[in-house]
This record gives sequence, C-alpha cells and structure tokens, in this order.
Amino acid sequence: MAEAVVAFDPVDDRILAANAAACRLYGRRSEDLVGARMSALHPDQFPSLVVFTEAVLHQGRGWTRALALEDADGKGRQLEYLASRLTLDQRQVVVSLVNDLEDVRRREVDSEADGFLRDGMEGWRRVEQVFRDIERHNQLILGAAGEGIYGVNAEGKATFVNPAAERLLGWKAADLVTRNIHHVVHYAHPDGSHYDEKDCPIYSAFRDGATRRVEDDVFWRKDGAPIRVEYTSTPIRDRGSIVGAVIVFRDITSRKESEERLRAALEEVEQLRQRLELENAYLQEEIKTERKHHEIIGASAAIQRLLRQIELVAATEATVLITGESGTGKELIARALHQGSSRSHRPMIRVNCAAIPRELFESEFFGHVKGAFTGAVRDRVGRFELADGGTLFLDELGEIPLELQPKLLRVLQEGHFERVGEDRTRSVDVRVIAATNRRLDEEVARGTFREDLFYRLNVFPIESVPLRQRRDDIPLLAAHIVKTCALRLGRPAPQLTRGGIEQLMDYDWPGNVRELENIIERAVILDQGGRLAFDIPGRRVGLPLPATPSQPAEAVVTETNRRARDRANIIQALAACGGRVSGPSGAAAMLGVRPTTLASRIKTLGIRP
Ligand SMILES: Nc1ncnc2c1ncn2[C@@H]1O[C@H](COP(=O)(O)OP(=O)(O)OP(=O)(O)O)[C@@H](O)[C@H]1O
Repeated sequence: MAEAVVAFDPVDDRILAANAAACRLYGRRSEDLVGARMSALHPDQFPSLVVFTEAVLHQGRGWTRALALEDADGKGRQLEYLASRLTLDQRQVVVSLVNDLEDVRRREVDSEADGFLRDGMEGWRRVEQVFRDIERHNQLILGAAGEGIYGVNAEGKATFVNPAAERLLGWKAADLVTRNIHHVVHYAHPDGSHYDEKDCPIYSAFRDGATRRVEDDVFWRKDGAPIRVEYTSTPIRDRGSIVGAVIVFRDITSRKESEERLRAALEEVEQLRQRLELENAYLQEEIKTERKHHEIIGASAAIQRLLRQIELVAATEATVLITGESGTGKELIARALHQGSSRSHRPMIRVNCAAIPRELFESEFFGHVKGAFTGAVRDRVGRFELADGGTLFLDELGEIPLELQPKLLRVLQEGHFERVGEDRTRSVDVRVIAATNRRLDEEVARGTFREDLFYRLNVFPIESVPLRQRRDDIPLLAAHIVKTCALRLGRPAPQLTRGGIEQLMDYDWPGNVRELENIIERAVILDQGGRLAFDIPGRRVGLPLPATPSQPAEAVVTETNRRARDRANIIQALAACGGRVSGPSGAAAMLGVRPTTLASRIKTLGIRP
C-alpha cells in the first residue's frame, strides 16, 4: 500500500508489522520497528494510545488524531490513525493506517481547490453559453437587418459583413473579411476618380472617434456597378481606445432617382409657370394692341399668288423670310403661316427687333439667369424658349446686331442655346418666320448682315407686294376696313361711294395698307352719317367727292384703267353682298346686270367671289 500501515499487538504492546511507507513515516528501518514497543513510538502519549487501542478493541474500529511524532528538529508531527481490529491465531491485533496530518490537510486543501475549480469551470461554461446565445442572437439581428452592416478594425480591415451588405455589394462575407474594404468597395468617387483612403469618412471615424454620416455617396459592387448609398460610420471603443468602426449603409438609388425625377418635374413646372406667366403677359399685350383682323383681304393676282405660297409653305417646317415695304401685311402673312401650320395650337411669339436695345438682344432672345448682369434680378425666359413648340416671328430682322447673328444661326441650325449667364445648354423646337423691309441681299454684300444667316433664313422667300402695285385690292380692303372699323365703334357701317373708292385708288399709298387703314379709320370716326371723306395726303379733300368720276384728269380712261375700275367695282359690290352674285341681295342686282353677265365678267377678270 502507498499509505503507511502498521500492525501491533495491543496486549503485548509489540509492533507486528510495518510497511515501507510506515518505515518512512516513523523514520526507522523495518527491523528496528518490528518487535519494538508500540508505545515507544509515542513515549509521552501512552494514555492517548491506550484510549485509542481500547476503543478499537472494543468497537472493532476506531481513529485518533491525538498522537504525534517527535521530529529530529524537535517539531511534533501530528498523526492520524485509522484502525481496525483483527484476530490472528486467536490473538487480537490492531491494524492501522497512519497518516501525517499535514499531508491530510494539504490533500484537503487541494481537494477543496479542486472542488472550487470544478464549480468554477461549471460557472464559466454557463457564462460561455450565455455569451454564445447573445452572439447567436446578434448574428440573427445582423442577418435580419435590411441595412448593409459591416465592421472594420483599426487597420481598416473588414471584421464582419452582414447578409444585406453581401447582397448589396455582391461580395461574399468570406471574401471581404480581413481585406481593406475601402480598396474593395469604396475606391472611387461617383465620377470615377480615385478616392484616397485618407479622405474616407469611414476611416476618419476610427481615427478621431467621431461618428460620420454621409447622405449621398457611391459604393462599388463586385460587378463594377455603382450603388448610391447613405451611410453612418460609428467608431467602436474597447476600454477607452478605438478599435474600429461599424458601418451601416442603405441603397438609395431608387430614392435618389425619384428625388431627381421630382426635382426635374418641379423645375419643369417652374419653367412652365414662368413661360405661362410670360405667355400670359405677352398675350395680354397682344390683346391690348387690338389686333383687328387676321384675314388677308384682296383678290389681285399678287394676293392670289401670295395665298398660294402661304398654302404651300405653311404646313412645312421651313423658315420663311417675308420681305416688303412697311405696312404691306408682312405680319399678317406670318400669322397666316402660323395658323396654317401644325404649331397653331401654340402661340406665335413676335419679336420686334427694332424695339430692342442693342445690349439686351441676347437676353431678349435667349433669356438670362438672375445676376447675369446689372438689373437681372430674376431668371428670365427668352423669346426662343417662350416660342418652344410654336412659331417665332422675327420682325424687322435687319436690326439684329452683327455680333448676335452667329448665336441666332446656331439656334436655327441646331436648336441649341444658352441663357445669358448660364452654362447649361438648352434645346428648343421653334419654327422661325422672319420679316424685313430692308434689302438683306444688299446688306450681305455690304457686310452688315451675315451671309450664312441670310441663306439660312431665306429658305422660302415671300414678297409682300406694295399696295400701289395691286390697286384692284383697294375697294375690297376699303370695304373691309370700313366694316370692321364701324363694328369696333359700334356704329352702322357708312357708305363707301364710287367716288371715294376712286379717290383711294388714285393715291400711291407709300404707307401701304396701314396707311389705308389709318385714313379710312379717321374718315369713319369723323363721319356724320353722310358719305365718307378721306383725308388723303397731297389731295386734302375736305368734302365728299361726287359719286361719278367726272374730274377732267380722268376724262380719258385707258383700257387697263377701265378694266381695273371694272374689276374694283365688281369686287366692291361682291364685298358688299358677302360674295353673293345672284338673288335680290346679290351683287348682280346691286350693279344692275344679269347674274349670268356678272358671272362671266367675274371669270374674265379673274375675281374670286
Ligand atoms: N392683305 C391685307 N388684308 C387685310 N389687312 C391687311 C392686309 N395687309 C395689311 N393689312 C393690315 O395692315 C396693317 C399693317 O400690316 P402689317 O402690320 O402686317 O404690315 P407689316 O408689313 O408687317 O408692317 P411693318 O413692316 O411696318 O411691320 C395691319 O393692320 C394689317 O392687318
């Protein structure tokens, strides 16, 4: 046995046997022990030995800690005896285990520590389980989060990547973890330029410990496609020092797209509002100028040719250049062209180039932005933009300054322009009709008008013939003017006499139809219910002329004159009868001829009833 065991005869007080461990414990050799007296081992403790021995003999077993050994250095060593009674050869023998109490106590301490350790391990295992549960729980939360989440350590290396981040970035977490994530997903700015790590707010977060929130940035997916993101980078602290950051990001591509669509829509609404405002102001202005009529009156060959030309070109997108003296009806032609085009549902915007101060031309044509020049207190839409989808009528085209002509040419050719003070190029869809009373071909030759612009505008030239070259239109025009003027004044239309008409036909009309209008209007206003009296320059007629052409100058009538008068007379009658030939209220009855006669004359003279 490893333990010390001793057997002794209690009656003889003799040691019968002692094992090696007992010899070591007592510090004696076996031959010195066996046969020696038991009490000699504990010389001063005989009573205790007797009490112990008696107890064992009596009860068959017993123990004591009352016995001690004297060491060589004089220190006592407490022993513990655990004994049983045996009967050998009809003798009673005590066999006892002998323990050094010091060893026993050491074992107890060890065993206690062992117990503590065992209990501690148990507790630790429980704590570990709790942590494992928390960790699992956190993983579930990270997994369930809709936002992309990843962590980086203080070196900028990814430590974890949640499934949403994997999905958004197209990378597997395993491919990202331990890599410098800036180099993988955040290496370039939205415009593709290099994004240096040292400028990255995510990395700044764990350098200075401040949380960073970025509302619009780009992360790059594994397939190279950008995703627009907003993100927050929050530093992670461990016992006071920053050990990394956690980044929570969200894909905002569709949100930004709808925001941009909304912004564009609002911008468009604002532009439309401005345009409507201007259009409204413009139309109000138009109403104020009391546009009297838009109908082209006349039956002369020149007017018929003009109407055919209008019919031919109106529906096309061709630029038209109308030339002719002032007051011949150039604007009227432009309106007829616009009305006959597919753009007639939009307004025709007129720009009178003669009325624009030189320095304001560009702004008038193309608009400006607030602050572009002194006095530009708000954004302004130019006439080109205002006419978008419609027609732009450039009246008095010859007045456009030479330096603006290239810009005008560009918008005519490409439909592009910029507002004054703005870089953004805008596009318009405008049909241009221009008018001038100047000889542009001569100006081109003189170098005061650009040749390229002239040819670009002169795609389809229309000439507005002066009134003096189509005198036979005068009766029709006069009748029309009298009627509309009286209507405007709220009076019955005064009578136009033959003499009055002849008087009008005799004059040269340098101011053309506008002058005719003015003279007739004045006459209508001054009319006292009698015959109209025209105040024609150079003739100064104060009184109505007799109804018959009896002036000496007109005693001789040439064939051409007669035909012209005939024609004018028929036209006047037709005008007065609303184009009706036969019937009691027809022109034939008025002229006192048979309808068939009138019809044939109309045909011969080429009149369109
Ligand atoms: N054939 C016509 N029929 C009816 N009215 C006409 C005709 N021609 C011209 N007018 C009228 O004469 C006036 C002057 O015409 P308009 O303003 O079109 O001339 P314009 O050639 O454009 O003149 P300017 O060169 O001075 O601008 C207008 O009131 C117009 O309605």
